[in-house]
Amino acid sequence: MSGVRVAVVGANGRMGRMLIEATLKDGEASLAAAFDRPGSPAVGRNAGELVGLPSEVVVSDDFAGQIARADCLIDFTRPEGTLEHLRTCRDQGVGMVIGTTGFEAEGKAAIAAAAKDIPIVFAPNMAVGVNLVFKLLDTAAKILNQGYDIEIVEAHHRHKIDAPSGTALRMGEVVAAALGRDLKACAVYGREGVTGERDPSTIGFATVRGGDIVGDHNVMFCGLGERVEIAHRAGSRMPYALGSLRAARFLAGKRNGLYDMQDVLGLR
Ligand SMILES: NC(=O)C1=CN([C@@H]2O[C@H](COP(=O)(O)OP(=O)(O)OC[C@H]3O[C@@H](n4cnc5c(N)ncnc54)[C@H](OP(=O)(O)O)[C@@H]3O)[C@@H](O)[C@H]2O)C=CC1
Ligand SMILES: O=C(O)C1=N[C@H](C(=O)O)C[C@H](O)C1
Repeated sequence: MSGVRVAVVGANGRMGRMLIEATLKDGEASLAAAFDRPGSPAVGRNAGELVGLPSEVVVSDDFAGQIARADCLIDFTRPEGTLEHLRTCRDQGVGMVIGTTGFEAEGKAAIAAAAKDIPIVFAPNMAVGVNLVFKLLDTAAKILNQGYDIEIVEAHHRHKIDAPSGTALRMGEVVAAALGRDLKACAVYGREGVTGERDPSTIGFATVRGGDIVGDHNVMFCGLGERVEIAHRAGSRMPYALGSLRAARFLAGKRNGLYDMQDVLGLR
């Protein structure tokens, strides 16, 4: 085995399979372990078989017993699962790349606390293109800082359980920070009925769920006589997986600290 030793949890999920495929195809990183929940049909199966590639790793449900085989866990599961894995990784000194979205403030605080002991990359979107968009949004908001109404529209597949997406929320945070606003105070999540005229200090969010849409995000700066739109559309989950592997490599040799993809990509 060479390079960073990666473990994937949620092996049978949409992102879990993509991460296994990307890791097995990576020339540098190696797949050290794959996990899923007890009772998952993937447990006991060869991880490579899940994605049609050769591998010697068998999907296990013994997370605490086997996670020390890895330098870094890549976790795209659910907040409650990620927070359990976080405790074990902290106990055993294993770094984490966390892609899971939908955390409450307490969950985010637990991740920040664990990052005092282990290195963590925590980001709602690992795709390079989306992280470029975050930078573009900061610039756009600073220039279009008066007379433009900001609306964020996101669309995802029918199986997604959290809304708005973590990415849309981060986009809102970036725009709000650039404008000196507090997103908690100015976000409007959907509209219905007699809403009254639009308050210019608000940032609006709209959510679409359907079919197999991988992930679309569109931020609209709507002025009088012109409109600027900054959009990203994912056609595959592979950019998220490749970004996660970059993040795992970034963590190699780090003792602790909380990072996001802006750090990994050198965009700060
Ligand atoms: N940061 C980024 O770039 C991206 C983030 N995401 C986020 O990643 C997460 C996963 O997305 P996706 O792969 O589509 O989801 P899936 O539902 O396809 O996969 C989730 C996996 O996690 C497992 N799981 C669910 N709950 C738990 C738990 N409590 N403990 C342990 N394992 C659990 C599931 O097991 P089981 O089948 O048994 O339920 C499944 O294997 C979401 O939060 C999504 O928003 C997605 C894409 C990109
Ligand atoms: O659940 C998904 O699929 C995705 N989730 C992330 C989010 O909530 O922003 C990232 C990406 O949009 C795909």
